[in-house]
Amino acid sequence: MKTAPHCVILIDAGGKIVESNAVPGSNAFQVGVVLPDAHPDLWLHVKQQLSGEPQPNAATIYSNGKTFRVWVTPLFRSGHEPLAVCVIENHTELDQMALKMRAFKDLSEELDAIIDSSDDGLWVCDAYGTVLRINAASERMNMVRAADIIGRSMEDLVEEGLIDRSVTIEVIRKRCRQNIIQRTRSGRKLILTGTPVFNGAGEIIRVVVSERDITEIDSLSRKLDEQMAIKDKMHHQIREMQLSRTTDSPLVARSPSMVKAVKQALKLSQVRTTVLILGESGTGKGLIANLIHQHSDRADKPMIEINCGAIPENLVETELFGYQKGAFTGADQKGKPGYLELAHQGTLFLDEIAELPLSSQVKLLRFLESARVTRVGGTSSRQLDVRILCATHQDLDKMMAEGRFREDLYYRLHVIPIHIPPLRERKACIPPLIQHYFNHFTKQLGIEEKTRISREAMDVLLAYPFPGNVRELVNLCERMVVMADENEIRIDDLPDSVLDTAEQCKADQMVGFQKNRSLAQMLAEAEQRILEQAKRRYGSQIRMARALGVNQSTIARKMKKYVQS
Ligand SMILES: Nc1ncnc2c1ncn2[C@@H]1O[C@H](COP(=O)(O)OP(=O)(O)OP(=O)(O)O)[C@@H](O)[C@H]1O
Repeated sequence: MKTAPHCVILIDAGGKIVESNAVPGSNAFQVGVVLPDAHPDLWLHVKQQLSGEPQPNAATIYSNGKTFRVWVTPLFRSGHEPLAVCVIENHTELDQMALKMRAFKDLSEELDAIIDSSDDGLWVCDAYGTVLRINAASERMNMVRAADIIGRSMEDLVEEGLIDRSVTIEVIRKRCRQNIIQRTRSGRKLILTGTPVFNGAGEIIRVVVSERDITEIDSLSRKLDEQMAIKDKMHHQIREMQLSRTTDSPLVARSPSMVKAVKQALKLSQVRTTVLILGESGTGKGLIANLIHQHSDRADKPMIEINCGAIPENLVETELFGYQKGAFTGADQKGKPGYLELAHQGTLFLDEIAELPLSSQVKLLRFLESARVTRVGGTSSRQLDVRILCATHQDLDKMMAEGRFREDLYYRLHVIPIHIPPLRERKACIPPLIQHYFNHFTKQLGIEEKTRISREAMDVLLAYPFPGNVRELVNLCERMVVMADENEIRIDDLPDSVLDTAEQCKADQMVGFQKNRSLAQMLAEAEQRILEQAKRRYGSQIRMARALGVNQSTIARKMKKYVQS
């Protein structure tokens, strides 16, 4: 009877404790303590029991910040004052525990409500990958019922094909936080983060997995990518149109070498092979590339043209192959598709291919061999359907020998080359080209009468070597149409630089040893040519004589001789 927390006391009718097993020295429930003074609540309960009225004999009493459970049994003896036997149990700790339990239960209910109201999915697994709980969002995303999943191992769920892979298994294996992309059976795309929970001994006790459905975000981001790509393409096309307002005109080919190149291009337009177009600057390589694309079965898809030399070296790779988000500091947050991706199903024309840095040459070769592209900073590759056309005015053989162009790429590109001859080697193309561009510019400038060219002016242009090739001819035609006073272009309408070079070329051809001709004949021809040129340049015989360092009568005599002859 002497052990706490149970205390048994005997109380007389006056409320005094007459017997007690309370621990001696403690200030509660000791013999002699008068209940009405020390414990009024307890006395009230005891008094009710002693009054003989039917009352529940158990009660809870609070005293000095403690909680007691009290059972009172009255003892009625005839001839004696009644006594009460009182059993008191200290419930303070139990009470606190109950309070804690309630708080814990409230917290747990609150947590359940939060977890279940979350739009993000949540899985909790044990250290062996057994599912302990999943929330309502996860049930929806994975189209499962918690009851069918709880207690199952993640390995089984992967095996059954419910999910394609498990982040829980990864977390248990690698013992750290993991992120993965997962595809559900219904085709949804989820992003999962698995976090391990460790005990004090460093052992994994739980894996908590949060999952978010990114199917919509993914498709929106793809749509955004596509929109951006369309925008880029349009920018590109507008720039192209501005740059080459003449490229919409038909391609002129008269000389056999050019006709051969065009026929070759038309033939190649029917197959998917990579084509390398070689030729000096301005010979029409871009036009040939366009011709191939326009006659191919992908003509309704875009042809994207990139001048490899115009892109800064450090940007070439990302421009061509694109980059993944966060690939480098300053990278676009969403990542960016490269030109190869933008040209998907169409044609990519890589002009000035020789300018491609060696590092990008390797990547291009890999693309040509696999048709797959991996964005810079990316880990997965994408299969593409892109036809590649390349062009250069550089001597690739020489560059390869100097180690500036990769041999493997050279042979990969050089399978079918098209050579476009310089304009000076296909003079037959010059008259139709001039006529074509005269028509083009008179129409463009709104000039009513057609522009023609005099025989002499045409002769000069036929002698001119056109170092800038057709591009130079196009510019010259525009200039002539704009500047000419009459509708016929005469020698005087030609720029001095063209006249001088053409004359020089003619002279070079003329002056020189010619088989079966006498020295006198050759000198006479040279003299006649010089006089003709001087006449064109100076007009009057006096000015010609001054320029040639002879007197005017010599000029007059010689002019007469050559006119008569
Ligand atoms: N055969 C042709 N018929 C009509 N126009 C032509 C022809 N060849 C070239 N041109 C015109 O000449 C200009 C230059 O052509 P293009 O840009 O295709 O040359 P390129 O060889 O690609 O030059 P670059 O090496 O500098 O890129 C364009 O305006 C083009 O329309």
